[in-house]
Amino acid sequence: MRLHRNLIFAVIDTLHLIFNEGKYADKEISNTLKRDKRWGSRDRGFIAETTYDIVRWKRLYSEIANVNAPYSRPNLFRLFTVWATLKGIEIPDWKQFEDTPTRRIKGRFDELSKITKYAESIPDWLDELGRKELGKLWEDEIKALNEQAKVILRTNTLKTTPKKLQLILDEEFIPTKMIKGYPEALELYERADVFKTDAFKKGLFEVQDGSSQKVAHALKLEPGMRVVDACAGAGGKSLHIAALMENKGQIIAMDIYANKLKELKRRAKRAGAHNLETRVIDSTKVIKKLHDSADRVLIDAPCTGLGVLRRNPDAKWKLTPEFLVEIRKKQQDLLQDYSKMVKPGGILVYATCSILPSENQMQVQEFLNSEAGNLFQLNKDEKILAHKSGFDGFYYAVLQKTN
Ligand SMILES: C[S@@+](CC[C@H](N)C(=O)[O-])C[C@H]1O[C@@H](n2cnc3c(N)ncnc32)[C@H](O)[C@@H]1O
Repeated sequence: MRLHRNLIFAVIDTLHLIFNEGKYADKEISNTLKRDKRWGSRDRGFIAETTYDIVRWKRLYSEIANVNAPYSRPNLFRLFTVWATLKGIEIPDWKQFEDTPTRRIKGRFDELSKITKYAESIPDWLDELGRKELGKLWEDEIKALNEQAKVILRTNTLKTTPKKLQLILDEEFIPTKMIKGYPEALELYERADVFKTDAFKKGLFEVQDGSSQKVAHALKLEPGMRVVDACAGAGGKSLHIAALMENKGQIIAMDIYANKLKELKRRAKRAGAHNLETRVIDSTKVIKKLHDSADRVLIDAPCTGLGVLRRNPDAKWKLTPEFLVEIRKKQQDLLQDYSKMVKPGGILVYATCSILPSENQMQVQEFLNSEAGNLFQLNKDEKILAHKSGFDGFYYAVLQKTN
């Protein structure tokens, strides 16, 4: 592989914003990619994947390169040099790369690879927490969470079938395969910019990981039901719910952020989902009005996102132990308050994209032991680990309210 100056500069500039200015990797990478219209798909792939790689391996590379935050430009070049050396890429003879100690880099890599917090490039506190919560499973799990995520599509069955979509994508030179046990899913054989396809513009699919596709099914939906998606965000799950309900019935998609719901509306239009309305939760009244009224309530709770590190590797550096304490409290509050919208006999699904029992089954247990939770029984839950499923780490519990 030959390294091109303007692509490396783009990576370095983006890393500066992520590491030194606290910007989000996905946003900054997407901004950088807009910078030069002449970049082809390989150039864009290089910028995105190299930046993500260096974010993912920040601690390991920093240790090897002996650099610390805040990262000066020469230090960002050092991180890049470590990345290129470990990938076996020939380093150009530019002044930024003078005196690259190739042998030392490889030697340090071998030494540090024996220690999990460096090998898997995670903060000390996260390594300790993972061990405490997941025990022996932690090492395999964090390893899997450091791999690059597969690209999984969810067929929009309001408009097409997985088989038809597969043929349409074949024509756009995007070969895919079906996945057993995930009825609407197609997996790409190779990464591709699927958002540019005609099929995407026509609303024939959404990009949605396999684990996340299990949640709407867990709700056991039927056309005609009233369903509340209480933490709907930009609507990944709401759109799946709409498809499973065949556009019949009522979906109330709620969130505390109006801008997310606006994006949801835009996506719903593209998907041809007509039975969706949005409500911003700007006071407790919004929830109270719906008490005892919904056949199904989904709480896709805000969480640490530790199950989706493959997609958001910068979460490793943004998360803090204090945030974990806050988010656990919020999750329990949401269970307490939003479960009241379920009508007698109805179903509540609580889901997170975390792998931590303290955000998952322990929250559900605490809820079931509380006064509000007394009205519910646990029908089933699933703890999905990335190293076992091959998809994101995820959790969902299906709770039924007594009649
Ligand atoms: C895991 S995300 C939801 C993802 C979304 N369901 C999807 O499938 O694309 C959690 C969402 O909860 C929202 N949220 C945070 N606090 C909330 C609250 N008190 N009530 C409702 N939603 C909340 C966040 O804005 C965020 O959109």
